[in-house]
Amino acid sequence: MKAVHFGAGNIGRGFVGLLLHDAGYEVVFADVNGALIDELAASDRYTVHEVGVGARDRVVDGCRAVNSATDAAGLARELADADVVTTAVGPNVLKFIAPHVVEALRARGADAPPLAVMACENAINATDLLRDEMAALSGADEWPRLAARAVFANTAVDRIVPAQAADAGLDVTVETFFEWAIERSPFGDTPPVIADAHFVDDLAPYIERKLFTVNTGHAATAYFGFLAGHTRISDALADPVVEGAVERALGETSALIIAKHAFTEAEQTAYRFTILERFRNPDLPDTVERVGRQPRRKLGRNERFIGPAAELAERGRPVDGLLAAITAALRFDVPADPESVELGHALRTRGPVQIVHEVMGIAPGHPLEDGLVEAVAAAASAR
Ligand SMILES: NC(=O)c1ccc[n+]([C@@H]2O[C@H](COP(=O)([O-])OP(=O)(O)OC[C@H]3O[C@@H](n4cnc5c(N)ncnc54)[C@H](O)[C@@H]3O)[C@@H](O)[C@H]2O)c1
Ligand SMILES: O=P(O)(O)OC[C@@H](O)[C@@H](O)[C@H](O)[C@H](O)CO
Repeated sequence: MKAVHFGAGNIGRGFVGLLLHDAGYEVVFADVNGALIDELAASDRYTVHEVGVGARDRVVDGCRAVNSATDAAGLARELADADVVTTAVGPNVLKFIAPHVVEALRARGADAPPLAVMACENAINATDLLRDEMAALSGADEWPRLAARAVFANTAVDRIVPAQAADAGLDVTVETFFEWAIERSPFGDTPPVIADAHFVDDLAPYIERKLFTVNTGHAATAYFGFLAGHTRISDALADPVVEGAVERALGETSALIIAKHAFTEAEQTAYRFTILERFRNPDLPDTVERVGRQPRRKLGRNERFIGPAAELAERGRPVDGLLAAITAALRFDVPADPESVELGHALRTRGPVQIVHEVMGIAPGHPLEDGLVEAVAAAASAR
């Protein structure tokens, strides 16, 4: 069995590549980072170092690497007999992966077993986003023929993999916790065998619980922590002011998760407790800059703040904790982060109403609109 994984970065090596390797797949990493690919190609192995309770080292060996920016022929050869394609490149990069997978499906015989395609990104239904990019490239005439040669399954991935030390080489430091939930129904009776993943009939509860608890809480910790002058996530959460603000936002998203899905209040409380303990892990060198990265993406309509806040407002439920986190996100002033710079420019040159409509995707008259406009105005006067 063979898997081609796009994105040999932190979660690619520290989670997806590891779980596929452990499931018996021959893993081929595809990436546009030439130095990283050269290093992977020169060594067929790396070590995943877990930190925290029950930590152990895990070796990923027998892997190969291909530069997807410069070696189209090599990538096509690897994709030709792949069973699985996965991605961990960031949701905004999926459009650049789409042409490669379209070409792979064009070259794939109609009788070959279908290619399992699973995007492992922090976004609702990321695989559908990739499939839609592919369908648009292919066109209405050809697409049904290509689509029949693949199975597209959405997934939810959870493991904190921080930015790695400059001298770490290919090795990756990760937390011990991990969860990979994959939609079962697209595969019919023959889901791929990935022992450490679990297949679920309905992914929505898992991806929403993950994105609106882990990622809402994580990003809130980063943005409130940044404003309080902290560098590390664990230090930020040790600050009672930050912790209180994060708890308020998570109290609101938890109310939504319980109202929408079959998780009990006790289950959601336990889940929340566990994730805050994960953020507190002092052995995990995670930073507010990494976790807060790309604040514009994180303030998108279906993302970790606006997504749950919009649904809560539609239900007449409180959203003050989330609005405070949104103001903090807009005040994340990190010159090295292009999206932070872009938001700073938007706050100086565009009015709050325009930002709410165009950046956050909230329509005029939506019940969240007035609160959001106030949150944006507060950030504009503070930044
Ligand atoms: N790090 C985590 O804790 C974590 C956990 C769960 C999910 N995720 C998600 O996984 C994705 C990747 O995150 P990460 O932390 O590993 O980021 P990362 O920056 O460490 O890795 C991304 C990799 O994608 C590569 N890449 C960029 N453009 C590419 C292209 N066109 N083709 C092929 N490769 C390309 C980059 O060179 C890089 O190696 C994101 O969607 C993120 O939200 C991350
Ligand atoms: O990857 P992002 O930028 O969407 O979010 C940053 C972190 O919250 C994220 O990478 C978490 O570490 C991860 O989602 C944990 O499963």
